[in-house]
Amino acid sequence: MAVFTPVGEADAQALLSRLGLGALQGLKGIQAGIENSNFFVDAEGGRFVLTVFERLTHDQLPFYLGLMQHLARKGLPVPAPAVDAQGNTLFSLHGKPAALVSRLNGGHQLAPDVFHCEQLGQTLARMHRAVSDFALHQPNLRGLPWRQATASALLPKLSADEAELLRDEMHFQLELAASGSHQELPTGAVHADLFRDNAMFEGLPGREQLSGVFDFYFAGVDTFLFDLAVCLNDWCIDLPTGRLEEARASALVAAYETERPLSATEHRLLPALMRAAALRFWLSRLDDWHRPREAELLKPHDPRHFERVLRQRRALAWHAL
Ligand SMILES: Nc1ncnc2c1ncn2[C@@H]1O[C@H](COP(=O)(O)OP(=O)(O)OP(=O)(O)O)[C@@H](O)[C@H]1O
Ligand SMILES: N[C@@H](CCO)C(=O)O
Repeated sequence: MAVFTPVGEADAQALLSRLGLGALQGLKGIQAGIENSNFFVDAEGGRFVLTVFERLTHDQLPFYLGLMQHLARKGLPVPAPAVDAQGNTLFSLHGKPAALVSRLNGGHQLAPDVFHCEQLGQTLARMHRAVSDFALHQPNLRGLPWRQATASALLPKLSADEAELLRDEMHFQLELAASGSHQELPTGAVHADLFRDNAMFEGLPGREQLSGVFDFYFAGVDTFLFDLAVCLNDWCIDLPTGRLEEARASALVAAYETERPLSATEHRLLPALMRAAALRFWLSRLDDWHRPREAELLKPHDPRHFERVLRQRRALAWHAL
């Protein structure tokens, strides 16, 4: 279960009253997710999701909530944070930061086909275009400095095979980041964790429409290409092997390019960025596996999945920087 902080009806009602959203009609803890405590909140004023943030701080959250607000105002299908009379979107519950955002309709598409990948690709590119005038800045907190620190802490705990892979990939990624080509990649505020379980689809089977994307709490300023690579590594692979499925991958990229064509450098660096994206999630999963939080009641995600994805991407990627 993923309710680390219990929230009662009185807590929820107090927040709804502050936000002018009327009487509470339903409150239910959400089991999915491993980062935060989440609740479905139904009220006179609409259907919402209440999140109590377990690891993120009051300082970090304005960026995430501001990004969701910015994208929602531009018509992108993302949860819109509820705002009080003073313009606040960030509140406190039991001493922890909390926010209420609109609830998306639909459900996850956990076995996406070409049709779903096209919709995701197009929406991702629209998100990338929409942040050109987003004023807040926060780096990707799972970027290179975090990867280096996490790799150093993990290395003594890994098998010889894992350690060799990690050392070699870190070396490659440091070279990549220092290269002139990488430095010319366009950047902006990106989602950075847009896996298939962070999107909703609704409609009849075979004709589902993307109803929205959510969970912006790993967002940060990074290259748009990294964001695209995260999606390709999750939406367009054969899950058991980590192999990239050509039809879904090319459909996702082609749909992306209808909204935001990639430059020649972006095309060239995409395989290397898919390695970066695989490394980022291999590291976070290894970190959760070897250093679980005390209150963690869940089985952490399997790190070996992203080790397989990384090995697959390394077999594909060429090294020209
Ligand atoms: N705005 C939303 N609209 C509809 N459902 C949502 C929304 N936000 C969250 N959910 C539901 O709550 C579940 C848990 O949310 P989420 O995936 O963000 O968990 P988390 O613990 O915050 O993060 P993580 O995915 O990183 O573990 C989702 O799978 C989804 O079903
Ligand atoms: N998407 C991450 C979980 C954190 O959101 C993973 O699959 O490892």
